[in-house]
Amino acid sequence: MMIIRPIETKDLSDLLMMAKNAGSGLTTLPANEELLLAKIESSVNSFNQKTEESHRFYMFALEDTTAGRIAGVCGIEAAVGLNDVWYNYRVSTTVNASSELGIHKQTPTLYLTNDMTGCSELCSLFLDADYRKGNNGRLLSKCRFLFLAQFPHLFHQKVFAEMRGYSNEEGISPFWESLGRKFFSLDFTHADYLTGIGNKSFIAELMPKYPIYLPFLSEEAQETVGKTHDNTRPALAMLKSEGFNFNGLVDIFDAGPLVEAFVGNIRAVRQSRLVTIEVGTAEDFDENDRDPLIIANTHYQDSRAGLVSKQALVGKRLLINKSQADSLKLKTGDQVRILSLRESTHTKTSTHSKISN
Ligand SMILES: NC(=[NH2+])NCCC[C@H](N)C(=O)O
Repeated sequence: MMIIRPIETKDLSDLLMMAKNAGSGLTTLPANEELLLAKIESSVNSFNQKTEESHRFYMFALEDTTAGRIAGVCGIEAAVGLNDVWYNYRVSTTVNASSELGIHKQTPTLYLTNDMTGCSELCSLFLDADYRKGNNGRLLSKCRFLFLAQFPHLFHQKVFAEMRGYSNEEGISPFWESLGRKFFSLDFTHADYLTGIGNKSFIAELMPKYPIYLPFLSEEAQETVGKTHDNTRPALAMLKSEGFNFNGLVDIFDAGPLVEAFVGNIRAVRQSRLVTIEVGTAEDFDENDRDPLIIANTHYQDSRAGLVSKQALVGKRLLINKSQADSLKLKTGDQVRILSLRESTHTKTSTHSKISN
């Protein structure tokens, strides 16, 4: 059975293996044992309520209970930029106009901002290649919305996700080559890794201080502003279908887009609802069922989520069997939050405000 639960210290070796397989570009999951352990501990302390609410970091693991290993992780940072500084570029417009000469010039301009300070971040999503099938990806990504829906007071009203930016087949980010490299004299992967291990003071020290007129960058770099990496497209499509939108902010290193939503507007949050558990004789979940319900218990420390068949829902009662109840830490009479894994109201929005000179 595939279940979602808070990550534990015993998951370190599985997590390290996954981080190594992920390669570069996943800033929040660097393949560094000490750092991954620190992340796990930070999450464990958060779920144990040993950390102040705004400093909490929640990491959920997707566990294959049959294989006895974790197959993926995802995280929520309660608030970014409160211990250190959170950076983005805002894609703004500079206008120069001369009525005398009849010239009106709009120049896209990047401004360094800390605008997301205090907001909650969806981060660290990674699913092992062997498990990229069936319902796993959606379960892993969407379980976070049920947690947000259950505990909105622990998060900022605005949540966001930074999408990995464009890089070509050789792994080169044209935006980094045209801008970052000139100031940092580092490869993108190295700079990205340094951010991931929490060493961000070099950004303040080396980042260019003045706004950047976009036409001063290479054409290739200009084209990648607000563009995601090919591998990140499915994740972006999912977030858009949940109501996330591009807000004009991009990553300072690779210009990947940032998408945001108000918690109360997220489809999964709005459509999730509470029903009551009844433990009895029910069939185990069929992994081939493509249209299941995600169910999450309403516990904080013992948070669990998994999938059940839609047939399990009878009015306001959800019928599950003993083994499902045990793995989801549920008993008859408990409330659970449910959500259809697949229904979605597609909002057609672009990640890309048009950038032209
Ligand atoms: N791709 C990157 N590592 N970008 C660096 C900045 C990342 C993030 N916005 C922060 O301020 O920590």
